[in-house]
Amino acid sequence: MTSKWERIKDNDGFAAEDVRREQEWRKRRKLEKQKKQAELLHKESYSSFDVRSFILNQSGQLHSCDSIDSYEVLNKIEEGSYGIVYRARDKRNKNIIALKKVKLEKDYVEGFPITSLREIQSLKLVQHDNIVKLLDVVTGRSGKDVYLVMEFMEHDLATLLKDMPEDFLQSEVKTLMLQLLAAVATLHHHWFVHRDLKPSNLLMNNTGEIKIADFGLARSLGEPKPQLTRLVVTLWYRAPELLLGAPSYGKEIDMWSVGCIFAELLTRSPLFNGRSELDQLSKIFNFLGYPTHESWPQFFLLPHASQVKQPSVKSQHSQLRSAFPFLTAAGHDLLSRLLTLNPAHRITAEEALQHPYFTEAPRPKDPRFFPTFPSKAKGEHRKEWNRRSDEEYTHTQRPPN
Ligand SMILES: Nc1ncnc2c1ncn2[C@@H]1O[C@H](COP(=O)(O)OP(=O)(O)OP(=O)(O)O)[C@@H](O)[C@H]1O
Repeated sequence: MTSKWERIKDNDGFAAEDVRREQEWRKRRKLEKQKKQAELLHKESYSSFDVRSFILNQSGQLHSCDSIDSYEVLNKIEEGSYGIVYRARDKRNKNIIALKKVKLEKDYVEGFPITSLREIQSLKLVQHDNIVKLLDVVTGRSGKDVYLVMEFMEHDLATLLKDMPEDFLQSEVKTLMLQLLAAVATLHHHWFVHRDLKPSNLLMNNTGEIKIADFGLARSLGEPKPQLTRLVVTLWYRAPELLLGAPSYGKEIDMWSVGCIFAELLTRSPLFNGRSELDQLSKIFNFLGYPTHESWPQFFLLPHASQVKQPSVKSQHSQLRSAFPFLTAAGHDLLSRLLTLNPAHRITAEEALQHPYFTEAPRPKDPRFFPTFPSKAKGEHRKEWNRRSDEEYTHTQRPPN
């Protein structure tokens, strides 16, 4: 006969063993699910079964997996490489949203692009005020087409920079940069690299908010380290280590792109507009100077280093100061830390957010006081717009009428 005390001990022991087994089983199941998802993300083409199971798995936290019939298309915004983007209205609540139709190679069964699966996965996993929100993933009437439903943004920065009659004010550039850096810091904190940061992938609304979009190339840098392809990032925003054929790379490539975007926000023209990889490299080295054994020892070991012509003696030094004469010393410092050739010395998003450039005058402008611009996405035409200078803004601190 076992005593009451011994029975309780037994029961406790039994319960604890049960809990431990259940926890182990759950852990194993989670790992298996993650492994399947990872395998799926490494495949280059997908069967309809893959896509359906992926979307169903991924849409767990999304609002539904509805059909396109819930939306009324208003106009086409843009046709990109991976999809057509429309402005549309949600018939149920009248909200304006953006619909991105995923471009399929031939037909659904032949393959669903990896970029779209990555976009769905990244947008679901990393959420931030300055990252465009994925609201839903829906299928077309035939069940073959797939659409990403996203919050609608009036502008993309590439169109805005092209159409604006005058440059952004320093205070506005600071606000935009702070938002961009905050989003990139969050991405990097979650071990994601965007890999295609450029003005056309930065969306802006009429209240001065910017959000990063187009996560088709985004990748997780989790363990085990995936084999990363070099053919990422639009040429003009591509970091030198990628252009030089570095076998591995990391978050630093996004920071180089942020540096190019910072320069473009200041001048409204791209900083390095190369026509080929070699041309891009020579533009970079002509402007920033050629790496030395001290500044970037690994440079000389990179596959394409020997193909790059060393610039003339005259351009051995950085031309950052002369190209941006209106920028303060702090502004130059931030720009040169972002555009540091050696990725190991490039500033991180977290560090950049703390840079003194953002606390010196003129202070970043409250996004609510940004001017409004005519929206290409809404089919509006370019028209005159007014806003206050940094001096006026500092004096009044009130929104323009
Ligand atoms: N949520 C949105 N709201 C408003 N416009 C958007 C939205 N998402 C995308 N766009 C518009 O569509 C364009 C293309 O979108 P996106 O970059 O996601 O597509 P893509 O096919 O991946 O393009 P790319 O050819 O640049 O890789 C953007 O530059 C922007 O003008």
